Amino acid sequence: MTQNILLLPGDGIGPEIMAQAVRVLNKLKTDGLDIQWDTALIGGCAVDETGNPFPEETLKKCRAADAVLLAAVGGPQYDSLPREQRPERGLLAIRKEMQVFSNLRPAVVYPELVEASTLKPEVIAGLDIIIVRELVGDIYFGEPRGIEQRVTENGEERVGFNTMIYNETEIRRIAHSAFKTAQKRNKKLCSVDKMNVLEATQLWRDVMIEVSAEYPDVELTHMLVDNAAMQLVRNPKQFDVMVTGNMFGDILSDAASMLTGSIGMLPSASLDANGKGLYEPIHGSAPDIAGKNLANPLAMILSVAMMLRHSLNQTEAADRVDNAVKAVLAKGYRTGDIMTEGGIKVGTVEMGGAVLAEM
Ligand SMILES: NC(=O)c1ccc[n+]([C@@H]2O[C@H](COP(=O)([O-])OP(=O)(O)OC[C@H]3O[C@@H](n4cnc5c(N)ncnc54)[C@H](O)[C@@H]3O)[C@@H](O)[C@H]2O)c1
Ligand SMILES: CC(C)[C@H](C(=O)O)[C@@H](O)C(=O)O
Ligand SMILES: [Mg+2]
Repeated sequence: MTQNILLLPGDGIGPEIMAQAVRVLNKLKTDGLDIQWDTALIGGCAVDETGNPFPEETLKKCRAADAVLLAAVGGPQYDSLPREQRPERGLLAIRKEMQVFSNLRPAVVYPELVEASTLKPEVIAGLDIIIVRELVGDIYFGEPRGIEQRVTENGEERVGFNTMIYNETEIRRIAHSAFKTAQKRNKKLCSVDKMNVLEATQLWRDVMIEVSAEYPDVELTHMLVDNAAMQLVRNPKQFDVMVTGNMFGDILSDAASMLTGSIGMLPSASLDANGKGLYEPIHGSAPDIAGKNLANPLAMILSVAMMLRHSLNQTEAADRVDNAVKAVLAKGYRTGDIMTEGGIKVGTVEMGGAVLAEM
C-alpha cells in the first residue's frame, strides 16, 4: 500500500533543506519505493497565509499521513507577534496533537568530521550517543503560564511565570521508551534531572527507578543536569542513552550536536505510542544564513532516513540514505559549518546533489 508523507518546509532555511530531502524521496520513489507526499503550512509562513501557525488544514493532513517530515520554523520577523501566533507555537501544537512524546536525538560523530568539531579529536572520535527527550510535557506546556501585573512586596510590578509539571504517566511512558532504546544498544541509561532543587524532577527520578525494575538488563544511572552539560563536553563517550525532560533535552541536545561538528548534522524522530512519527532536524530556521544556499541539508536528509526506518518500515531505503551521507562525507564534500582541512566546499543544493549521486 502506498505510504503517505506530509512535508512541512516552514521558514528560513526550511524550504531550502526540504527541497534536498524531496530530491532524495524522488530518487527512492523512482527506484520503486511506494510513497507519495503532500505539502502543508506550519510556522511563520502559515501565519502569513492564514493567521494561524498550525492551521486546521495542516492538522487534517497530519492525521491522514503515515509520517510527517518538518524542516524548521521561526524568524525574527515573527518575534513581535502575540504568543499564540508565534511560529514556535505551531511546532508545539503539532507535537502535542500528534502525541509524539518520545523524541530521539542521536549524536553520532562521523570519522571524517572529527576535525570539524571544536572539541579535541580524542574526546569525540567514535562517539555514538542518543538523547531521549520527553517532548509533549514539562515547563513547555505547564499551566499556569503568563505575564501578569501583580501587587508584590515592592509594589505593583510585572511577573512572568511558567510551570514545570510532569505526572507519573508521562514520566513512565518516556521511561519505557528510553529503556527500550537502551536495550537495543549498550544497555546503559543515564537519566538527567535536577532533583536537588525541583520537585517535579524528584518524581522523574523516582519513576525512572520504579520502571527500571522491568529492565534488569539495563544499567540505570542518574545525573544532575548541570553536571550532565559539563560531562557532555568533558567526556561524552561515558554516555550511551540519556533520557531527560523537555527543556533539559532541548538544551543538552544542542550542546551534543556540537560534538559532531555542527548542529546541521543532527536529525530527530519524535514518536507516539504506535510508532507514528514526526521527523525534523534539531536545528532551527537559521535566519542568519537563510536564502544563501549555505545551510547544511544533512540533518534534514538524515531525518528522512529516520522516518524510513521508524515509521515506514523501509530499512533498506533508510540504509541507502544513511550510506549515501557517509559516502559524501568520505569524499570530502562539506558545507561551511562542517568544513575540514582539504574539504570540498559546497552549498545546500550541491550537497543534496552529492547525496543523490551516491544513492
Ligand atoms: N525545530 C525548529 O523548527 C526550531 C528549532 C530551533 C529553533 N527554531 C527557531 O529558529 C529561529 C532561529 O533560532 P536560533 O538562531 O536560536 O537557532 P538555529 O538552530 O536556527 O541556528 C543556530 C545557529 O546554527 C546555525 N545553523 C542551524 N542550522 C544550520 C544548518 N542546517 N546548516 C548550517 N548552519 C546551521 C545557524 O546559522 C545559527 O548560527 C528561532 O525563531 C527559533 O525559535 C526552530
Ligand atoms: C523552536 C523550539 C520550540 C524547539 C524546542 O524548544 O523544542 C527547538 O528548539 C527544538 O529543539 O526543536
Ligand atoms: Mg532546540
